[in-house]
Amino acid sequence: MGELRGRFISLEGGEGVGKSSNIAFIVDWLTDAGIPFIQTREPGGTPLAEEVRELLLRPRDEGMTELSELLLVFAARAQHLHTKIEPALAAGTWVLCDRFTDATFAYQGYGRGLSRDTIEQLQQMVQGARRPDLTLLLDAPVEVGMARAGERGELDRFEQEQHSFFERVRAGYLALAEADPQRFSIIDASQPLADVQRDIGQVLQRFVDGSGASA
Ligand SMILES: Nc1ncnc2c1ncn2[C@@H]1O[C@H](COP(=O)(O)OP(=O)(O)OP(=O)(O)O)[C@@H](O)[C@H]1O
Ligand SMILES: Cc1cn([C@H]2C[C@H](O)[C@@H](COP(=O)(O)O)O2)c(=O)[nH]c1=O
Repeated sequence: MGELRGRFISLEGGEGVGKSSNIAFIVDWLTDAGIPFIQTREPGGTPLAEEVRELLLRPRDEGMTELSELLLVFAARAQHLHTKIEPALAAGTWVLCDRFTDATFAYQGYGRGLSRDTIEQLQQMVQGARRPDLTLLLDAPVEVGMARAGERGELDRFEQEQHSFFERVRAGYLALAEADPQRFSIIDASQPLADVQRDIGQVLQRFVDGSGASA
């Protein structure tokens, strides 16, 4: 009999690269494959963590310090991980998460300039050894993502950042992926959506085949 352990898939990328569009595709793919899963997101995923998300994303006159931002991100993650993600994985349910801690290294680390060591200390405290089993990184030039995100209208606190911030975030994501090629798959998100989804489908099929789950 196969091992009862859910797999943890995260989806990452800069603003407007198409995470929402492709999450919908992955949801359909996992459903068609007959894999039991939950779909969730960070920051957020539980009522309390969604309140923290709102604090993080809402533009405000009072500046938020980098450390306050980092601690809020991990406060939301602690709640999300312990009340939703871990119980699902323990029950054999797969977890599909729109962003996880790679976003913290990319945004609060590369973007805001907080040290890797500081982030790793919180990562250890909140997550222990928990990491996604597969991370799909949607990568596109910053201009492409911002043009797509801009079409949505009002910008949140992160989307209001300077172009250089998003260049650092993108470079950070690519550095993280390069350092852990076993876990990351980089998807060229500047392609037409159908091609992006073809590539994601191929990665998922390889992952499922290697996981011993049927699909
Ligand atoms: N590969 C693509 N080619 C062209 N347009 C795309 C592509 N992917 C997404 N889009 C369009 O770009 C816009 C932003 O996409 P989407 O909302 O999926 O991005 P996102 O990264 O999930 O942003 P957020 O997480 O903030 O919602 C949407 O209008 C979507 O239809
Ligand atoms: C998990 C996480 C997220 N962020 C930022 C990145 C985005 O700007 C927003 C989330 O919005 P989206 O709908 O996913 O685009 O939050 C962050 O800075 N650090 C994190 O750890």
